[in-house]
Order: sequence, then C-alpha cells, then structure tokens
Amino acid sequence: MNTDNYKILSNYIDLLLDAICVVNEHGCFEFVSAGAERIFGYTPSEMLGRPMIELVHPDDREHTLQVASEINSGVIKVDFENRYIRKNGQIVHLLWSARWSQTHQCRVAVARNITRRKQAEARQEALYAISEAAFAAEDLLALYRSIHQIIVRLMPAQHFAIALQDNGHSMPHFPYSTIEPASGGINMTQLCSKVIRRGETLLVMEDNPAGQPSVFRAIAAEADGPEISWLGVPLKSHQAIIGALVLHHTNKIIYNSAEINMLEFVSTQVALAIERKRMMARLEYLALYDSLTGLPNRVLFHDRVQSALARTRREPDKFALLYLDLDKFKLVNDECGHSEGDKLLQQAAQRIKACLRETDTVARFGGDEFVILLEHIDGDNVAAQIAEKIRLSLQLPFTLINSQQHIFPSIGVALFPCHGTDAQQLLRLADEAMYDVKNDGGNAVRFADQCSVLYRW
Ligand SMILES: Nc1nc2c(ncn2[C@@H]2O[C@H](COP(=O)(O)OP(=O)(O)OP(=O)(O)O)[C@@H](O)[C@H]2O)c(=O)[nH]1
Repeated sequence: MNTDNYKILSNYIDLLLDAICVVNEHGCFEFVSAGAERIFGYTPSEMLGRPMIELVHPDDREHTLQVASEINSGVIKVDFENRYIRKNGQIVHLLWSARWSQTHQCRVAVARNITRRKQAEARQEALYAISEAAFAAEDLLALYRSIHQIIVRLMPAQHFAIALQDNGHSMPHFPYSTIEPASGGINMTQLCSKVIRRGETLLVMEDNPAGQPSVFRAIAAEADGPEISWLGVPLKSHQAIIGALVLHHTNKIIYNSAEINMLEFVSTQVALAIERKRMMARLEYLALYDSLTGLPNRVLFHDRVQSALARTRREPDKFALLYLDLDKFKLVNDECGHSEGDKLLQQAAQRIKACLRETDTVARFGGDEFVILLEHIDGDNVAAQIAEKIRLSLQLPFTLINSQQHIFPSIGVALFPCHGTDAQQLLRLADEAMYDVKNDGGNAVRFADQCSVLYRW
C-alpha cells in the first residue's frame, strides 16, 4: 500500500471502537481519536491538553503512573488494565496496549472498553463469594459484613445497609448499617418499607435535601440521567421479599442501569444466603435452647457442665448443681389451662435467671424441671444462699391472665468436688436430694449429703 492509501485509511480511524490516545512527555493528552468519546464521555477537544491522570480512577492512579513510566522508558505493554472515571461519574474498565515513540517523544496507546467483561466477572465472583460467605460466616452479623465487602467490590457504596422485615412486623429493622437509618435527610425506614412493599428498586435523588426526597421507580438511569444518592433493592427469596439492600451516598453519585441490574441479580443470592443462615441459626437455637422459656436445654447444659469440669482440671475450682422441680405444678394446668401453665413456666424461668450471676447457667430439662449450674463458688454457703434466693423468689405470687397463682419449688444441691466428680453422678445426687425434699412436703432446699432440710418456708 502506498503512502496516500495510508492517509486515506487514517480518515477511517474514527470507525474504531477502541480509542487511540497519544500522551506527551508531560502526561497530557495530545491526540485522541473519536472513539474516545464513547469510552470516556468527553469529546476529544475536552480531553486535549488535560493531564491523563486526572481521568484515572483515584485508586488506580499510583499503579498507572508507575506503568506509564515503564512504557516511557521503552517497555511495550499490551495488557495493562485500569479504571477511568467517565464524564458522568461512571467507572469504565479499560485494557491498554501502549508503547513509547522515541521519534515523536510521546506515548501512543490503544484503549479497549472491557467494562462489560469486568462486570460479568465481578458478578460471577460475587455469586461465588456470597455462597462461600453463607457457609463460612460464623453468624448472621459476620455474613452481613461479608456481603458489605462483596458489594463494595462491585460498585460504589459509601454507606451500606441491610434492612430486614420479619413476619408480622410493619416496619423493617436494620441488623447491619454503616449509617444511622434516620440520618442524611432521608428516612431509610420509610424508603426500605416502600422497596419491600412494592418489591421494586427505588432510586432517590437528593435534589431536595431539606424536604422530602424525590423518589423514582426508575431502573433506566442512563448516562446523563439524574444524580442519585440512595438506592434500595429488594431482597427476594424463593418465598417472599425479606428486606432490602441499601447503598447510600452523602455525595451525589450516579448508578447506571447495568450496576442496578447487577445489584438486583446479586440481591437474590444475598436473600438466599441470609435465609439459609437464618435457618441454620434457628436450627442451632432449637437444638440448644428450650423454645418455651428461651433457657438452655439439656444438651447445652451438659456442654456447660463439661466445660466447668474441664476447667477444674486446669485450676482447682468448686461448682454446684441445683435440681429444681415445681411442687404440684399439674394443678395450675388443671385449674387454669395449659397456656396459663406455660406463662407461669416462662415467668419462673425469668425469676430463676434473675437470681443468678452472668457466669451461671439455668436450663429447663422439660416439664417443670429446671437445673442450675453455679460456677466458681467460694464456699458451700454460696450455693445454699443462691438456692434459697431462688426458692424465695419463686414463692412470690405469679400473675397470670385470669388469676394469681402460688407455686413452690423443691431444690436439691450437689457440690463439685465434695459430693461427686462427674456430671452424671452430680446430677443424680441433686435429683435425689430434690426428691427427698418433695417426699418431705416440698418447698425447701437440701444438700446431697444432708438428711436435714437447709431451708424451709
Ligand atoms: N403448661 C405446661 N405444662 C407442662 C409442660 N411440660 C410438662 N407439663 C406438665 O407439667 C406437669 C409436671 O408433672 P409433675 O412434675 O409430675 O407434676 P406436679 O404436679 O408438679 O407434681 P410434683 O412434682 O410431684 O409436685 C405435668 O402435668 C405435665 O403435663 C409445658 O411445656 N407446659
């Protein structure tokens, strides 16, 4: 091809989807092809003379300058990736191929927009990370934290919140939020409630920060669309809308439709992960706690006793097991009904708990039987005193819906190490002491090795 033909060809350079950029030795744009406007959102005349680094995403500037200096010293780069900020504030991912022209003392580079590919990769990574997090997170709070980290890798999110709406509650609550739900002139509770009720994404423009924000049910916030500072996406699980994901900016920021679509797509996975984790937490709770009183059950109690025993192997310590059974509780059920009996059991559980220290454990073994672990007791007296405190507390009348009821407990006490050295033996001895009290008329405290009643009403 002769030189004239090359000249003709250069007239068609504007057809290229990629952008050709020439940057001088001072780092300023000296030439950009027409394709640059599609990529950067600026016309070539707006770019010429500007330092290229101004347009680079702030997080990528240092690395970009380093690579630019390598190219300027003669290294040819064909696979350098970085992010630029478009004129409308959106992020664009670019793949660069560049070299230094010694003759013209400038850097010649071709930029390809790889944003779509990057978004597809980010979406895949996010899905993988969310399902990983659902399994790896120790609890729900840890899962929310992981979800936050995954979302900020996907798109700009100065503040992030998860709103959940539980069955039977009219308003959502915020188990995770990096911003006060009532701050920034935006009523997050109200907005999230709207997202959840409608099951649709909400974009909120802060064009009226002092008053009511303008709310747009618009997913098509195109390149030159409105500036947005609040974005709420419904959390849709298989069965229902369980809450909303919220991105909040105190500075105005624009989300494009691709980002919103991505967040909507990811939110389904987030909803499923939250549901799975909640179900696991519920199953764990049911396995370890009594559903009527919320107290630990037999399994968790045994675990705590085993831990107490293990501790005593490392350092000398004393603890006590108390076996407590309500006297003639059946009468409450018979006279007032089973649900009234339930209420009495719940109140009794709370009263026993109120007599204990943080380090102690009270468990419900079933029916009207409660077992208590008193840890680190200095002398036998401490166990006797706490047992008596519980007995006196339970003697006060219980206010039920239609009546006041009096109920009394029988309490047996076994001490480690003086009465026994393993859990089974201690429990049996405490249980037997409790039965001795019951056979003796009830409403008293007795130690495992004592024939005499310690306390009696
Ligand atoms: N309301 C209610 N009652 C229960 C529950 N679980 C067991 N019970 C009842 O609790 C009673 C416990 O039985 P007992 O301890 O043998 O009866 P009691 O009347 O307390 O007799 P003594 O222990 O000998 O004084 C039974 O009537 C059970 O039906 C429960 O979850 N709720």
